Amino acid sequence: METEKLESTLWVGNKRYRAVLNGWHFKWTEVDKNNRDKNTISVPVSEVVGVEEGRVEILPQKSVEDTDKDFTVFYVKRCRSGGTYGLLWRLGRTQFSCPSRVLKDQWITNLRTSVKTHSPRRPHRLLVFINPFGGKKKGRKIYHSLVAPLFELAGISSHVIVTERANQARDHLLKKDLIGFDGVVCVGGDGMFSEILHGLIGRAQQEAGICENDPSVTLQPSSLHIGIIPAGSTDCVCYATVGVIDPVTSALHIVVGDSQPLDVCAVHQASAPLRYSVSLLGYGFYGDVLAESEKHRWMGPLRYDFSGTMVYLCNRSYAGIVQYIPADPVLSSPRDRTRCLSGCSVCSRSTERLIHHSPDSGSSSRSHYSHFNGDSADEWVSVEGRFRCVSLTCMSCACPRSPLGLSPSAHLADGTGDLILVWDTNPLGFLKYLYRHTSAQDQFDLPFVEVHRVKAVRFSVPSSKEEEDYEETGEPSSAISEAETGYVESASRSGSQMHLTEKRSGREMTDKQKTPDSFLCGLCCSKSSAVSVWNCDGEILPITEVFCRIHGQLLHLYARGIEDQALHGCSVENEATSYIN
Ligand SMILES: Nc1ncnc2c1ncn2[C@@H]1O[C@H](COP(=O)(O)OP(=O)(O)OP(=O)(O)O)[C@@H](O)[C@H]1O
Repeated sequence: METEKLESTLWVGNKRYRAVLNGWHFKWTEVDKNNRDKNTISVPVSEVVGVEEGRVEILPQKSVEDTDKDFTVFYVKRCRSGGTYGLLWRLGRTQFSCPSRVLKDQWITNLRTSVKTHSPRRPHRLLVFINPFGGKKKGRKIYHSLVAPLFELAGISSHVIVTERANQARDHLLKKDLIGFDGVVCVGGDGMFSEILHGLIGRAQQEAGICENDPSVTLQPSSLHIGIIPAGSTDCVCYATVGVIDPVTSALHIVVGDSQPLDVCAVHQASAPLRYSVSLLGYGFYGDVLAESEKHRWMGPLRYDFSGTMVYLCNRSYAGIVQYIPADPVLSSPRDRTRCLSGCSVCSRSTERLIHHSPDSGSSSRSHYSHFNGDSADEWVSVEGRFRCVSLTCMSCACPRSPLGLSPSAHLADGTGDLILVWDTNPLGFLKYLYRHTSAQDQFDLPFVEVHRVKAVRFSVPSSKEEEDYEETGEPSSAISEAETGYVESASRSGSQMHLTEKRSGREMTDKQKTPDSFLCGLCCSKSSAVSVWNCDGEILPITEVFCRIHGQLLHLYARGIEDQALHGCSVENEATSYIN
């Protein structure tokens, strides 16, 4: 399809403009002004949402004034969003008048052709799931008043399902005919997104004849994109991939067919079904907070603050053995102070590497197979001790409360996760760690915290014999670390030793503070458990032993990562209109 260039005089109101369409960009410059640069508006055609005949208005309500010589162009306009990291997208609208009807038709045809040519990945048909009970229960209203008009303008047809029960969306995606759909839209929070993620990944494995429960196989990516319209009480995945929690911004990313690959962590458990995680998999503090918050659902979103405080006061730590396969440190590091932003070079380079190691390449499948079955034992590192929390994140986990997130330099699509080990420490130290998530201070620059970029993780609980040995000697039992796991290397041993030394001093401190700790614990928990649970993207996994493997770029979202405000500084306006109540 050939894109025709076009240039002519057009009018916007009573001002005269020189308009130019050069394939990739549509620009219009006010003719009678001296400073042309300042009076030029330039829109990439890939960000043109629609071109309509006449004088048209879409939001907040549709109106059309049918005139012979006018046409309206809708496009993406960026605005600053007070307090958040990313940029808001709004629907820009300009109504042009032409000297003749023929010229108007030519502009409409050429603009539409350019959009098709330069923005070929736009969806045409979408399957939309709305959770009517997510967040403030505004999912339906958000979709029908803010999102549907944009889809209609862009010529996208959608099949809408308002869910009537939990897991309906997942079951639909696993069993029903999905032919003809380009993507799935999730109107809800992180829990609803997780349902859709499980449905789509499960479906892709079914169709490829892959047994997803086998940790050694490389999973097949889903061919359907996911769009997230935030309408939950926690919308962390949306925030970490778009930079703002805003339905109009997310809808516009869907309309222009943005594509953001996403790593997924497969969490294998011995006696329970496989789970997938894209944001936080956390044991200890984050598991306890989720378990506690479930008891207080009636409080709404406030339950997380309340439960966080209660669990903090309980001052618990848990024994564990953590084993991990480090990622290549040459490619990136969780402490390199970079941010994964739109167009991230680390993720782009990873695309080639991950595609090269695709499931169809027999040799790479076998090499993965040997890693995960322990044949290639030398790559595993093992540490053991008591932890406040053990967290594995596949993204920064940024949210409005913690704008840089749990692991600020984590990447969305580099095939790795960040393993954060917070060793047992005194209550004040742990508070400092938690507080640093809300500020720009480095939360890893603390003696009891370490972070590793990894490809896979195993977590297990030492047997009671090992725990007893540990209590007596302050050292891990060599019987466990070598004979039972078979993976321990000298490098890991030194890491483990280092922390055990620190841990001993930490424990002495805890013992000295026994009275106030027990007092606090007595206030908020009747009995303290020897093990915690896992928090898997906001779902409780009531088990302790897990094997986790990161699958690079297993999913694609209609998003483009967080846009760098500095790059778009000159074209950004302050938010003028808010459509969201
Ligand atoms: N119609 C429904 N009735 C009850 N539960 C539903 C329904 N549809 C979806 N769900 C479930 O509700 C859970 C929470 O949904 P969602 O994430 O949209 O909202 P939320 O307010 O952010 O909740 P949370 O903070 O608990 O994740 C999801 O796990 C989803 O499976």
